[in-house]
Amino acid sequence: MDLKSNHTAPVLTDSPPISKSRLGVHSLPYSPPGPAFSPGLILTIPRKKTGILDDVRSCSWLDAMKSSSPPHRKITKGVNNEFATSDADVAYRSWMVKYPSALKSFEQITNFAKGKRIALFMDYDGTLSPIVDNPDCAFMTEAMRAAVKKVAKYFPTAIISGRSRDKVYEFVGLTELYYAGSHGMDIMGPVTQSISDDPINCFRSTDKQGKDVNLFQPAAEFLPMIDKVYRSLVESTKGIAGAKVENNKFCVSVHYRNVDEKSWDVVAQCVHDILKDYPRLRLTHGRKVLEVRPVINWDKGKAVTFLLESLGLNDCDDVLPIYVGDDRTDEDAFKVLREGNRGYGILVSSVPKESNAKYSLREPAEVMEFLKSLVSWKKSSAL
Ligand SMILES: O=P(O)(O)OC[C@H]1O[C@H](O[C@H]2O[C@H](CO)[C@@H](O)[C@H](O)[C@H]2O)[C@H](O)[C@@H](O)[C@@H]1O
Repeated sequence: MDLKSNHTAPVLTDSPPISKSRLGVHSLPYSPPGPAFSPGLILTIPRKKTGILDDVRSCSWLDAMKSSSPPHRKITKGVNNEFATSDADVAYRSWMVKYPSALKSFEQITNFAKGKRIALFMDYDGTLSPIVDNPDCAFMTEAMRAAVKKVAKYFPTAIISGRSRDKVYEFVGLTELYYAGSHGMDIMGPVTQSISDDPINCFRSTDKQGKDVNLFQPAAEFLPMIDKVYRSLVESTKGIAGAKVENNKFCVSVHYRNVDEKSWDVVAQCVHDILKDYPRLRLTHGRKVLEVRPVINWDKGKAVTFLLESLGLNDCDDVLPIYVGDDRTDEDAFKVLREGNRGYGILVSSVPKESNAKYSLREPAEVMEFLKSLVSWKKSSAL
């Protein structure tokens, strides 16, 4: 990717408002254009006459909300204390033929990695920490922290999260790795001249240890808008029991995990009513969360490419990037690796899901095993 041209002027995707009829509620007039942005960041906003966002074109918001995080699978035991084979187990096992376990395929992965430098990218929620009801309590275990710390000692490692960068750093607390927040719209990476010459979005800063870093924030101009939308969403959802709005700096999460399913349409309506006035914002779906973000052509996939370039590892035949993630937003990163035929995506999921990943892991505990295996392999191959 030509970062000079691409990250200076991310190209807009479409951002039309969502038709309320898709929500089964009253219909909306077409929204007026939002505030103007400086040239360079925002280009044109192609609008679809349907007035339906990309993500909801093929299915309604509510369907997407219902399917956004399948219930945890219960492992059932039979009378003899043996694991009973349920339909779900059979389905999962046949799904694993297409997405084999990265642990069981470890030798295959490391055979391919021989003579290559692995660069590791990981998502946070659902990958390094288990999914919990309260997003403020998504702590990683000490064992996981130790595993991440160790792996980062041997391989360049970055966490790319939907959370704000500060928040994810607060959870992880390790200085050995790189962090990207807001789905890659807030990257703190090493200082590199080749990517430092975008005066609008990329600037020099210092990290918490006083080390020089590059900050890349392609959606910087959206900050006041996101803040305003955050405050409006807090206000409009305050009457919905269980709803929670999280400010992720360049995007906003509206959680409905703890909202009675009967009220999910009310949550969707609140988000919709606000989004209609902001055509430069769009909606994506996460795990029981609606995510409002700028309509710039930037995602976790672009963040991976950006970080590889920052680390001097892009376009190198001897680099093997591996991305581990559990969410729909991680698919952008899986896709970049798959399409460039350059590395592996590993999907963390305990239920079958279509994915651009090549391998799978069932849960964060398996992610930890995988990280430990990478370290042992690296140590033994250095002997
Ligand atoms: O890219 P990620 O690091 O995976 O962040 C995606 C979202 O993760 C968080 O929400 C999810 O995890 C919560 C804690 O387990 C859970 O309660 C919620 O239902 C999940 O959607 C985070 O709170 C969001 O802001 C992130 O966008």
